[in-house]
Amino acid sequence: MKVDGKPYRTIWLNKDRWSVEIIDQTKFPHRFETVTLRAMDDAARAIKDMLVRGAPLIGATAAYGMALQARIDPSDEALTAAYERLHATRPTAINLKWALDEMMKALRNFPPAERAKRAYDRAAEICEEDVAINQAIGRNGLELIKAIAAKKKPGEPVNVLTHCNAGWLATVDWGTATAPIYMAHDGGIPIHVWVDETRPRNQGASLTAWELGHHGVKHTVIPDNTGGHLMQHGLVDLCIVGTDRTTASGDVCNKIGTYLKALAAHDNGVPFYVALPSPTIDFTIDDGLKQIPIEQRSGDEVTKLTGITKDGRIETVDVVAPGSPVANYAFDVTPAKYVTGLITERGVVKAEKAAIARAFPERA
Ligand SMILES: CSC[C@@H](O)[C@@H](O)C(=O)COP(=O)(O)O
Repeated sequence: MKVDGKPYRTIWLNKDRWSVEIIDQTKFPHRFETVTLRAMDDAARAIKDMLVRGAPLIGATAAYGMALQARIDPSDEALTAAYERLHATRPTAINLKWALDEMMKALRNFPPAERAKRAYDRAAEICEEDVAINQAIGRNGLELIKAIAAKKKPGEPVNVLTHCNAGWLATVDWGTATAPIYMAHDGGIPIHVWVDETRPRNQGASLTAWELGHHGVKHTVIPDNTGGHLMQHGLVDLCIVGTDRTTASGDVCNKIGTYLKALAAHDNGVPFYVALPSPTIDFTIDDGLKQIPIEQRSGDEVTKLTGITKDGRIETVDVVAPGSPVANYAFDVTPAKYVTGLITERGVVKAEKAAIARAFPERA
């Protein structure tokens, strides 16, 4: 997508054809800075410290992490250690394991001397595939938005609610939840997005709002607890969120708070869609509540807030009563029964085992 008129992706190979550039997402929304990854460990730290985040981008960064390792030491031992190190960075998004497995599959049967080139080629393919998948998700989700727009008065916007950031910053490009939104906007359909701020890290307020604003999409940032009220008053036509891991039976794990939005949507008859690329489906599990590991993060994310002062200084302040214990669960699980449909690269699929298996027979 474009930033101030210049096309960007979230991750790319530098002119030297080996070092990898990423956008440092911890600096948003106040600064646009990029960081160079020169070794596997740089990639692991970028994922762990959330310079990159969002399930597909975590996978793409891990893929390049393996390529950086293969360039320095392509031995079986070094690649296995790199796999373990990268895999341990974040537990919930399954795209991480998917991308690492893809890299191992691509490298395993080749002599060490050929592995670096193959690794860079496969990492680049994973990025290209992600872009193509998100465009397909966009086209499929666009049909849902068009159907709602067709019932509106001329000029009346379709109101979409989204949670966290499943936008282009969470993927290589386009985003999952945002791809249909960008396509609707670009196609002249009036659209307005309610952006959940998404405490504690504020991915909605700092990332989704930033990217929608730069693309000219009308949006309003709302405190996380507002969605239910808006739905009760007919101000949300549909919800579209992303996911970090979806089970073979359609349970959806996404940023903490997604479940509450799904409950509110269910109670108010608002369609609740989840946009996802197939690498986010974990075909090895069926029960999202019991089987998906939920990342627990530092309490500092809850007790502190970072922002910019009037004179341009970035400052962090405490917002919780000193000494109070805090809990910081990063994700929750929305059971399949609350999901209206999964917007995938192969169409809108029912959130149930047989339908998912029919759509992706080669993986089920
Ligand atoms: C297309 S991104 C889907 C999800 O990864 C996204 O909704 C999300 O929850 C991101 O969480 P984050 O903790 O910022 O990595």
